[in-house]
This record gives sequence, C-alpha cells and structure tokens, in this order.
Amino acid sequence: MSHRNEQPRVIVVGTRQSALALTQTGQVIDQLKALSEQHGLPYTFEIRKIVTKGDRILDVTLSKVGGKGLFVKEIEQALFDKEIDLAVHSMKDMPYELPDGLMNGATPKRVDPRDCIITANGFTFSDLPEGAKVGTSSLRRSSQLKNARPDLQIESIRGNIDSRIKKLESEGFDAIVLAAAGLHRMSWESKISSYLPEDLCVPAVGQGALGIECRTEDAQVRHLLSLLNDPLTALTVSAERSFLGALNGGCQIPIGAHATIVETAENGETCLLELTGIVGSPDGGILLKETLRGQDPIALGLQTAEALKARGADRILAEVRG
Ligand SMILES: NCc1[nH]cc(CCC(=O)O)c1CC(=O)O
Repeated sequence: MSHRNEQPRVIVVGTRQSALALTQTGQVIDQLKALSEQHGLPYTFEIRKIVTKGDRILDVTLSKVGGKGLFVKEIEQALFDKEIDLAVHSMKDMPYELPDGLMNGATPKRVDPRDCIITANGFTFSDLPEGAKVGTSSLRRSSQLKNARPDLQIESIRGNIDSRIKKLESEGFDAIVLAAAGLHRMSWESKISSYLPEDLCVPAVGQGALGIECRTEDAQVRHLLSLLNDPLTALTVSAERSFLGALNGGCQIPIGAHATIVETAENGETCLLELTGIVGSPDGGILLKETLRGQDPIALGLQTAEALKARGADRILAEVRG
C-alpha cells in the first residue's frame, strides 16, 4: 500500500520513567505501529527513558520550584540532539510555547478530562466528613474544592500517581484528587470513588489529552503523527491553551479550562465550541468563572481570558506568582 518509497527507520521515542508516562507512551507506540503497517511505512520503534527536573524534585510545592515545563526541558534537549525523534507528553504538562524547531505533531483523541477522588472509605465528594483531609498539590483543585467546601483541609501531596495512591492510606488522607485520565490509562478505574463534575471542578487545560512533540524538520515523523491526530480534540485543546497563554499560565497556577464541541456543521469544516475557564485564589475565597461560545478556538480562548481579566483575574494570578 506504500504510496511513497520510504527507507526503513528506527523511530526513537523519549519518555519519562513514571508508570503513567511509560504506559501512555507504550499505548501511543502501539497505535503508531498499527498506522505504519496500515500505510506501508517501514518503521520500527524504540523507547528511551529520560529523567526530568520535575521527577527529581519531589519535596517542594511545584509552584515554588518555578519555571515552566519542569517535566519537558530535558526531553526537548534530547529531541534537538536527535537522541530521540518524538516524545509523548500529557498535554497538561506541555508548556504553552514550544521552542523554535520543535512542534506538537499530533493531538490524539482525548479521554475523560474530569478530575476524580479516591477516598479511603469509598466516599463521594459530598459524603466527605466535615474537615476532611484532602490531598492535592494543584492550586486549581484546592481553589475549587475549598470554594465548594471551605471546611476541607487541603494538604500537599506530590509524587507519581502510584505513590500518591499509596500515600492516601500511609499519610492518613480522607481523599486524594487525581485526573481520571491517568487512572483510565493505567486501567485503575476501579480505584475511583467518584468523579468531580465540571460545575464543581473545571479540569486543567488539556487534561485527558496527549501531545506528541517532534522536530519541525522531520517530515517522516510529522507525516506519521498526522495520522494519529484527532482534529476535534486539537480544536478544543487549542481553545484551552489559547486561554492559558493569554493568562500567561503554566500548570502550577490556579487556572482551569475545558472546551467542548457544541455543534459541527455538515461539511465538518466549521464547528461551534464552548469554553469554560476559571481563575481562583488558592484558598478558594475567590473563584472567577466564564463560559463563552465561538467558532475560532484561538479567539475564544483570548475572549474568555479577557472576560476574566476584566473581573480581576490578573490580580489573583500576580499574588500567586508572588
Ligand atoms: N501533573 C501530573 C499529571 N499529568 C498528567 C496527569 C494525568 C493524565 C492527564 O491529565 O492527561 C497527571 C496526574 C494527575 O494530575 O492526576
């Protein structure tokens, strides 16, 4: 079926070493293998593990470590050095701006974007007892949960999802908050006690989606990755990331956004998007939320950010950044 005359090539895939990173990278490689076969591309795949700064620093709140892209810098260097040819990231850990020479080659279909809680006693969120101790290091999550339930005692919990689940019991949390997507990819859905609906907790920008970074000049990898791209996911993620960029955000500040497709035109060329964005104070005292609709994802992200700025979002964010 080959319409080109491709030479055999080993494509090296970089990944962080966490169980989730390895699992989602493995899943993407399986999909790329199937697509290569289907399209007659003579590619084989190899995994290279990379340790990032975010993996090494585990004892401080991430917003204090500072710097965007804590989990991606070493990976990007490996791409530039051609030690690897592509890297699978959780979209929510990908910085807003990629360096010159690198690009997001594909946004595969998103899985469940919601946050969920795992509790020691199988409680749902509304069952949590007065003053319950809830583990999360995300300012976005603490802001929204404290806003709904000022009595909760939010405490920092770091580490990969597997070590956080262990800490639920060993450190006496009543509940921990995690992205459902990571648990689904690990086939750990059965650990989920309940999902947090979006009117309670708007997810992180890009949550549940992946991004696949590659070199802009690598036409073969770009062609292969284009086969894995899901255009509707790419549209919603681009609205969310436009919102994040307009607020100069990273993943360690209290910002959340989620876009959905409301309507697609028959020809599939235009569609109507709805974007909900929030900015909150970490203690939950202030929580600003806007929902807007539009066709152009970039414009929609900017407009939603402007609407929040008009209500004081910049002041909240300046305070968090210190
Ligand atoms: N910041 C860590 C991180 N990056 C991606 C995921 C989960 C998977 C995803 O959202 O795609 C997680 C863990 C979590 O927040 O529970």
